[in-house]
Amino acid sequence: MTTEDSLRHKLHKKLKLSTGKSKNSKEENKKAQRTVDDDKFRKKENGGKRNLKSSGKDKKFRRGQEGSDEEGYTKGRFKPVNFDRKRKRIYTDKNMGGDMMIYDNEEVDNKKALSKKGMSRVKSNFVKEKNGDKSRTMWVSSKKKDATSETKRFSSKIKDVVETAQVSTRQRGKEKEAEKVDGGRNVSSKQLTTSKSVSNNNLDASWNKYSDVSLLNSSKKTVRNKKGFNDDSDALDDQPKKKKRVIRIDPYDISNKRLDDGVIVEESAKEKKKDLKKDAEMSKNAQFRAIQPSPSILSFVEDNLLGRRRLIELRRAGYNIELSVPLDNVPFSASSERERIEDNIFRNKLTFFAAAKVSSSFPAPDLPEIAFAGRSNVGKSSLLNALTRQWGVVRTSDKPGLTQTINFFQLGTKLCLVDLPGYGFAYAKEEVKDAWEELVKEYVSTRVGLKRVCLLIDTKWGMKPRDHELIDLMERSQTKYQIVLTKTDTVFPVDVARRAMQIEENLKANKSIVQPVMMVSSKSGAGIRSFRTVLSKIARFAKL
Ligand SMILES: Nc1nc2c(ncn2[C@@H]2O[C@H](COP(=O)(O)OP(=O)(O)OP(=O)(O)O)[C@@H](O)[C@H]2O)c(=O)[nH]1
Ligand SMILES: [Mg+2]
Repeated sequence: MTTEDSLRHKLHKKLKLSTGKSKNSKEENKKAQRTVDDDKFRKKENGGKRNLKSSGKDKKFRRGQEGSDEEGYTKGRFKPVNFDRKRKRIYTDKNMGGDMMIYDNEEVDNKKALSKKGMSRVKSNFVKEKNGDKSRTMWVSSKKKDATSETKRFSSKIKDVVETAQVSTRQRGKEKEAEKVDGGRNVSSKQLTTSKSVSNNNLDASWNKYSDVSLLNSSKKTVRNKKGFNDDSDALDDQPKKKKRVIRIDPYDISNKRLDDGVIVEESAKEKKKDLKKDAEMSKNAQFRAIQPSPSILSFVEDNLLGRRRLIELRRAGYNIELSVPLDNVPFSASSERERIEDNIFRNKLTFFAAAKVSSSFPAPDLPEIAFAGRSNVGKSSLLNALTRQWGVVRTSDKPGLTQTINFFQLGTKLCLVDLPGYGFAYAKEEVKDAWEELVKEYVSTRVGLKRVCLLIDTKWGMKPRDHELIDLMERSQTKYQIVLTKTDTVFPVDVARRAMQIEENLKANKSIVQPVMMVSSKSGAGIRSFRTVLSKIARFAKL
């Protein structure tokens, strides 16, 4: 016989006893019947099984009945269903597979309190309940004599919250919401297990309190989350969709351009210019490659081993490659012969005797002069050293702009060699460079005794506008000049011939130019002897 059946049996017994004893028996019967009906109704509502958990109304009902029922009970009348005379707790009965049972306090001394497992089962049952399965519910008595009013208030709040949550979940059928509420319960159950060590009286109160708080929090969170979610969705829906701004830029309209655009335009213009320059240069290179040097120039280049040559080639030709300027020697010559310079005039000692920054500083023109002009770093000073074989008399440097004055060197008593400052790029201030250029122009155009200007051109780069400027000046002043290609060892022999041919062709209409174009290398010594021969003729026949 179950507890429910025993209670029902007791009720029926009491009803029978009450008939005929009391004067107001009819009323009392009706009252008792109503209570039974209510109880039955509650049972029906909860799936025909005993409701272990009471709602707030049930509790009130019991409390309302308590006094009268107590009175009625003492008078031998009926006792309402689930009337707790003594505290009852929920414990698991191992023998019944861990199902929850209600025991009186006296009976539970040896019973084991709810374990973690049991609590998890409780939790799962609670979830089931929320999802519509009312087969298992739990009600834990909170009727403690020492229970505070605060606890009661919280517990009633819990029930309200749980009820509202249940209603909302049922109505909406959203499982997620239920889980969130369940999450709150889960926390409370955990807290319950942790507070096992606390005394029994405090246990219920604290559990109720924490559970209240947790449930309230969880419900608040749920509501908040719901609100937030809805708000977000609403906000998303309400937000007006941003229209993409389409900026149409007229490529030809410069007024609307931003600074960045301007920069891009400038850059693109620069790139275009560069491309054009490249094209022009490419076409220049193509033109240069198309030059067919004359057989005389080609034979001269080959005879003097001009251009970039392999050492093995020089060796085969009989030159001693261990010497610093090997091609300035007679092939297969002995060591004694190497010191010999063919032209007597260049056997003389080279001596520096004057330097001029201005035309007034020029020395008296006592000797025929041969000047060496050209762009900075073209190799003027080096050529002077190579011609005289007196290294170190004229200072040289790989840094453009070393020679900054007109330097006069006397070669014996017959000839004067003049080293001019270079023009074009140099590590010097623009004003200083302009001064050099003016001085050079004044010298080549006005100098008395100047028999020849050797205009040095870098074989690799050819003639530049400044070179043409000087040529025009010398043409106007009828100064004799001769083109000398320097650094021939840096390019292929055929390109040396091409450059010589190109310059000859370009300047063949000039009147003051002296042909042929000379080709030298101060490093390898190629063409130096030939150039020396040309210059010694000047000295020989020069008349002041
Ligand atoms: N490979 C090679 N380098 C040379 C030749 N002649 C000169 N050089 C180098 O070119 C650089 C410039 O030589 P310089 O004689 O000082 O030239 P510059 O024309 O007097 O220069 P500025 O005095 O500045 O006008 C030096 O590093 C030389 O070694 C040459 O025939 N072949
Ligand atoms: Mg120099």
